[in-house]
Amino acid sequence: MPSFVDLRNSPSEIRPNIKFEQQGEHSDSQNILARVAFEKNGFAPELHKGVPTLGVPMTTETEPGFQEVFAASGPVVAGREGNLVYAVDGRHLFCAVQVVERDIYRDAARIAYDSAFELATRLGYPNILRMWNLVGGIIDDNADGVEIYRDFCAGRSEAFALWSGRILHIPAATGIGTRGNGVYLYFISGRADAEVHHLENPRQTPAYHYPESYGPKSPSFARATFADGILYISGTASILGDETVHKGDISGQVDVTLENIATLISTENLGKVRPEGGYSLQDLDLIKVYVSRPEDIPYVRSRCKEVFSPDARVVYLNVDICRPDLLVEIEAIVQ
Ligand SMILES: C=C(O[C@@H]1C=C(C(=O)O)C=C[C@H]1O)C(=O)O
Repeated sequence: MPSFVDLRNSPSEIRPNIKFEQQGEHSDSQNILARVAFEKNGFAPELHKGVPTLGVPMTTETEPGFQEVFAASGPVVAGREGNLVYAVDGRHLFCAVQVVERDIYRDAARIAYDSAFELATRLGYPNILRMWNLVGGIIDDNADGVEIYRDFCAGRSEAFALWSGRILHIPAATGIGTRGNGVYLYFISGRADAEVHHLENPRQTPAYHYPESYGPKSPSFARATFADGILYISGTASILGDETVHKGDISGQVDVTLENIATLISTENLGKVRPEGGYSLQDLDLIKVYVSRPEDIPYVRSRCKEVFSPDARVVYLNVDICRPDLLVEIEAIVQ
């Protein structure tokens, strides 16, 4: 199952699930389901010593690279089918695919998801838990003058529609810019009988109900997924209802983003599916903070230091966010 460990901060702690590792550190590959290297240049998904590995162009010289490591909970079988690289461990599937740079993404995004969903259902892991969509040039226009994020969302939405009923639900996700080109997407999914709950946020319109003014097909994601005791919090930004609030104001956007997460994980909301109740911001871990203007990073970092636990593993990435008016976005896991 996924977890993150940042060996920069806690060298002795390697829990199961997802971890953050410093670039160059390598866990015993026997226990690894997959690795995502956050680095300057990126590389296509491949099997590296039998482990699905991809490089995503997300860091700069000023932020050190790190790896997101998905630990396995059983013996791993890994493989490659066409453009897909994947691994299963009896409980989870990890799958990654790259869509290389092109004029228009809609068809290629649909095909990439379609083939990934076909694999997931065939292997018996149709319960998608968490997806990451890293979209180069996310707020630039494609060859038709359509914003690349909207272009991508249209293809993704078509794939979910095609697989409706077989891919069980729309999960937590992140859709974010990169410092490179093309789209990298990866996800983890569970067995059909896994206990999985997808959550919405009472302060926000469900993304799949966003009005058409945000694009021809609305984004396909839930605000959080709670599965096997792990809470996956989607990329969350300064959006109330469907509208960006505090345009141009980093301090206001950080406040609303944190309030949105606090409400999402509160006992009132998460407690509907988690008998023990909710969480607070102090419980968040494996936090990725996306900041679109580099000059805002010191401020955002200082705010995050105040609100998150000193033990939380946090990384900061200077990339574009899916709307030009969003300055900050935060995702996290509680496990
Ligand atoms: C910030 C938002 O959306 C972003 C885009 C997502 C996607 O398209 O998968 C998921 C979460 C966020 O990364 C939002 O609409 O609130």
